[in-house]
Amino acid sequence: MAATHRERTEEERERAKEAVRELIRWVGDDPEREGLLDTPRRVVDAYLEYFQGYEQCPEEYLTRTFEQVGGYDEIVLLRDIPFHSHCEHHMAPIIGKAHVGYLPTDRVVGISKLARVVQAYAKRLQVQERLTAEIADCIQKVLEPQGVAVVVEATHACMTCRGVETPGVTMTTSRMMGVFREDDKARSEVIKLIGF
Ligand SMILES: Nc1nc2c(ncn2[C@@H]2O[C@H](COP(=O)(O)OP(=O)(O)OP(=O)(O)O)[C@@H](O)[C@H]2O)c(=O)[nH]1
Ligand SMILES: [Zn+2]
Repeated sequence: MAATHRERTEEERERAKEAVRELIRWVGDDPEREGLLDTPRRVVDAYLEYFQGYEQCPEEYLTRTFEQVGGYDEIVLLRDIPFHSHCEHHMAPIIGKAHVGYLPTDRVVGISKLARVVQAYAKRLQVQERLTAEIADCIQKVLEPQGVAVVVEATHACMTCRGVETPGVTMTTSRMMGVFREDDKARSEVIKLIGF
């Protein structure tokens, strides 16, 4: 699937801005107040940034690989990849870190590309479980390594700033594939490297 850039028409942009004005009224403020006049424009542009993952194709990031890695055949792990996403239930921020590891078969990928895959899936409406699974599935499908391990730790603003209001709660999710799922020793090793 190729990355797609969807042009928005002026009419679509105006409708999105009107929706922001409506939300401002909804919370009890006045969209015609001077300080809020430019807010709809800023919000619709900010949304395009928060959700730019819809225009990105994570699989494409992994197509360029390197085979000459001196026979390296151990785990490659990228720890503490910061990301921010939005929960699909409340459109509230999810802020966290992802740890992505894989055991190469015969080729490796540039490490920045693993972080790009995380960002491309994060910048969509998500639940943390699906975000975790999508990152792992994408790496497994394109790189076909011996195994993939993805652990995501995040806080959900919909829990910390509203609703049950429990700041400090972190959610951890993981997806283990291939050897990391089947082999206890390989799984222990990657979990140890991640620092759990
Ligand atoms: N499993 C999972 N749940 C999430 C995630 N993000 C938000 N949620 C939860 O989704 C649920 C939505 O529940 P609902 O009962 O439909 O919504 P709500 O009435 O706003 O729920 P409260 O947050 O409890 O006030 C809440 O329990 C959220 O905490 C996520 O990434 N994964
Ligand atoms: Zn939520």
